[in-house]
Amino acid sequence: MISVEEAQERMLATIQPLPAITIALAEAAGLVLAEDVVAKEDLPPFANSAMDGYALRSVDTRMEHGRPARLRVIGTIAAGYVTEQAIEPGTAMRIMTGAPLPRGADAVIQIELTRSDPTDSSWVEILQEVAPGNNIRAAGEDIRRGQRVLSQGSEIGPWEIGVLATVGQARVKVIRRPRVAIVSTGDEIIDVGEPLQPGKIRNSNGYLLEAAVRRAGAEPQRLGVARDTEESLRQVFSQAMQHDLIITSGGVSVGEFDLVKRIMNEQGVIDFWQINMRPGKPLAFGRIGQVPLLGLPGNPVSAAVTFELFGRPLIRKLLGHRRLYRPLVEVTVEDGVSERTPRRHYVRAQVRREQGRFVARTTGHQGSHITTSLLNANALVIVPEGGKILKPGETAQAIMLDWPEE
Ligand SMILES: Nc1nc2c(c(=O)[nH]1)N[C@H]1C(S)=C(S)[C@@H](COP(=O)(O)OP(=O)(O)OC[C@H]3O[C@@H](n4cnc5c(N)ncnc54)[C@H](O)[C@@H]3O)O[C@H]1N2
Ligand code: MOO
Repeated sequence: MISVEEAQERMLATIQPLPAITIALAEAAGLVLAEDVVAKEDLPPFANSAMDGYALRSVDTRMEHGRPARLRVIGTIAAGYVTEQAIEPGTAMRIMTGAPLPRGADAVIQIELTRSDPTDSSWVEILQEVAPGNNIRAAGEDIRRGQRVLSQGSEIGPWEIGVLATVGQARVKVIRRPRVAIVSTGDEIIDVGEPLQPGKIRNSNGYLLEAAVRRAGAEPQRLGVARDTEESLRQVFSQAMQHDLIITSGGVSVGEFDLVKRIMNEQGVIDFWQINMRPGKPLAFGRIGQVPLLGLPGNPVSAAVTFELFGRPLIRKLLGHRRLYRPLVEVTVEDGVSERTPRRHYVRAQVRREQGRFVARTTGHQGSHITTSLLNANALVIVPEGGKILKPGETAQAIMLDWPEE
């Protein structure tokens, strides 16, 4: 049995990011940029007003003997329009936020610092002196033409989308989403809509993994359930090989009908099998043909936990992300962990912040068939290998499952 870290490293060493494609900007959220983006224009593209007010010459705002300057108003500039008129000494123009500054003006005074007559718009009094540049947003103040605004490898979130739109990047080059085949195995597995029959159990893993794969940023395709025969598995795998990654659940332990490994050996390779962890010991990783295959154990909790520790980082590497793992924090275990296992134990828990520290409460029975132990769990508390138990009040490391990767 190898350690979780060794297994993760060996797995990721075989994985390269997928090729880049060019897609519409609106589709790019959540993906990784595959090129540097360089601005072709200044932003703002032109000097403009930061306020609704009057464009004027700052020298014209000087007061004489404490009396406000009075300027002739020669027009109005709305945002979106350019005026041919220029500001001459003793004149001003009404200007709106975002409107281009007229020639001759070197400042804007906001409307609140002026006085005018509602019935006569031909003049305005300036109640405060202003300096050159007042309320003017200079061209290129945000972005300079030729400047690299985003680098290859950046994760594209809403804010990056905004900057890409600003610089006119209607299409962007990104690492494409992996297509992931999800295969459930086992004669006992029936679909979710079917009534239970003797000896059967509903396919929870297929649906759980589909949702988890989508949340990791990939495109899942649930290929249904392979029967516990080599023919059935071969048939499903021939379809699965059209994908970038195959994730199976079940059939990787030591039982007579645990055939996934047999087919991996026949049609590809097994890189490793069996990890020093609980749940999830029988995890297998390798390839069918050239397609990586992650063989998760069948027990639902084992499948869920091993997906988080292996499937998600694998998908993130295919997507070109550099940050692959969820963060660890130190937690105080409120209720303790009494089950002993020589393997490293990942205990489902709910972690909350209390008086500046993190406190973990386990989500109940930790058997790998107890699907409800996943509900409300936002963390996996790590109990080190070697049969250690955690007493209430002891500290441990926890993986935060809903914090962004680092
Ligand atoms: N002699 C041994 N037996 C077992 C060992 C072992 O080391 N020696 N390991 C146990 C551990 S740990 C696990 S985990 C399981 C994993 O076995 P498999 O990956 O081969 O999974 P299956 O045997 O096919 O199924 C296990 C369990 O999970 C249920 N299952 C399977 N698929 C689904 C699904 N899609 N949805 C819901 N539930 C599913 C299945 O009915 C079984 O109850 O092996 C132990 N045995
Ligand atoms: O590894 Mo199994 O997943 O302990 O139940």
